[in-house]
Amino acid sequence: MTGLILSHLSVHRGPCPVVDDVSADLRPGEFVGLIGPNGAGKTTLMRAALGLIRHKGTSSLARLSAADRARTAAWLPQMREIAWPVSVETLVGLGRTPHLRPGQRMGAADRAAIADALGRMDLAGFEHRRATALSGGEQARVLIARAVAQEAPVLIADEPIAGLDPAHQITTMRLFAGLAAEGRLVVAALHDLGLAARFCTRLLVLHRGRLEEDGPPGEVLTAPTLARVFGLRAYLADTPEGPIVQPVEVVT
Ligand SMILES: Nc1ncnc2c1ncn2[C@@H]1O[C@H](COP(=O)(O)OP(=O)(O)OP(=O)(O)O)[C@@H](O)[C@H]1O
Repeated sequence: MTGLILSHLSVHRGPCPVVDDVSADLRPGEFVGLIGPNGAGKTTLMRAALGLIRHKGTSSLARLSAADRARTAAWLPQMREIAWPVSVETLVGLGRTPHLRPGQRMGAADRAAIADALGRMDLAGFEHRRATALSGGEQARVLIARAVAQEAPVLIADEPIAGLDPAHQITTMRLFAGLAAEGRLVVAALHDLGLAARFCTRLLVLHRGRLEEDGPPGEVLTAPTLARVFGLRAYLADTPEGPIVQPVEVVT
């Protein structure tokens, strides 16, 4: 299985680095939550890691050819609006494109991957609906299903649970944790610290472009870090169902 090795990765916007010398060795089997306040550099870091924007330093994914990268990594960008009036099944089927030669028709394995992804995202029965005629949260689930159908060893998702109702947030986080447990690497930018704490195996805290913390949620989400990086006071507890992190108040 494939991981992701970032070495001294930096991205400059004008004179300022918005990603500043980030190094990390992300392994298959990990569900990595990328957390940090608005503007911390999460999206920029993921796009650089995928080789979609100019950067300094190296990313093991960015060095692959476009075709190899498409088979290795599924990318779920932040923008969730679907512009094409195609069926849900057709749209999710686009996730299979990296596995098909030009002109090759989909086979049984492709159809099984599409059905599996639809089922996992609670979209059974939506197959023939027009994707543009779904609600915002339903469209978000369709795009997650497309990324899941790709069956890539690495899944990189930018705020995948934004706009989902609480039950679908939990099922999506559980799905990602399950994909990681199967041996894939899942990296997701997240703003919900409570869900990140419960489901991620490892958290990277980005602050002003720098990697400030890297470790298991219980070690990373401490009161001092929450105050310093997020400007938050939170209720923190260990429970039989996992850690609870509930932001309570803004601190200055
Ligand atoms: N195309 C651009 N040109 C100039 N600056 C940019 C550009 N894209 C992003 N930035 C800046 O880079 C910084 C990091 O942005 P980025 O989108 O990576 O943050 P983020 O952590 O993903 O934030 P959010 O949680 O709000 O999505 C921000 O200060 C942003 O204003």
